[in-house]
Amino acid sequence: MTGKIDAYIDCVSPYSYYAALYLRRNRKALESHGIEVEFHPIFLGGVNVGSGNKPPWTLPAKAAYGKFDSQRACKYFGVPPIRTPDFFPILSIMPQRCLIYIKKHYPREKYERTFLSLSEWMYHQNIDVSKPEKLAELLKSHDFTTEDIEKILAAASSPEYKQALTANTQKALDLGAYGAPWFWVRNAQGQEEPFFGSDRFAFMWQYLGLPFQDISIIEKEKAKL
Ligand SMILES: N[C@@H](CCC(=O)N[C@@H](CS)C(=O)NCC(=O)O)C(=O)O
Repeated sequence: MTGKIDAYIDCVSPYSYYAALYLRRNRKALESHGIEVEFHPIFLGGVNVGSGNKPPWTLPAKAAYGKFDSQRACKYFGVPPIRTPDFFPILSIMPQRCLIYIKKHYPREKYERTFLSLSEWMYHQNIDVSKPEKLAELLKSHDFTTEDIEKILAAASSPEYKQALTANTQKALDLGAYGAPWFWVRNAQGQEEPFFGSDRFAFMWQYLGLPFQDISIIEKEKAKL
């Protein structure tokens, strides 16, 4: 591989979810150009504290605009509209630590699908996956055995995985993160730059020197609208 996209994501962040969906959909094309994609679980709350940022919904104007942006993103990324869960704000520490364990011990596909489900259960099904029993239910739905689930949940409370999530979060901060999804991208020339958000892929493809047509407007006569 000649380039790499390191994606720093938290299941609490709907935009991380959209970005993960989009990168997975484009992975085959990216790999055909020698670009590898890797997802790293982080704790967005820690990124906010470490960078001095605040969640966008804490500023009334951003919260109001966010509703429009969120609906547009769902439409663009082809997912049902999300709704703010009843248990908002969501605590993602335990699920994120579980993901680090799963990433280390299971195939990539299982890890990434589990990440996507965490967001889907919270934002589409209103299920509080920070609760161990709900987390266990979600893991079961991904065919983790009872024994696996016990190990994953125990790991999430262990010093090793507490430290691992802190380290991933610190790494993102060191790479300039102030929100999620945060990306660190290396191009074929070995240059590296950060990108923020699920709406910056056109810039990322430009940086990587990839051919793309996603955001080109098609002339009316040629469009099948
Ligand atoms: N425009 C970005 C927004 C991403 C975003 O708002 N991420 C939230 C977490 S879900 C965040 O960390 N925001 C920090 C900020 O906007 O300063 C996108 O479309 O992806």
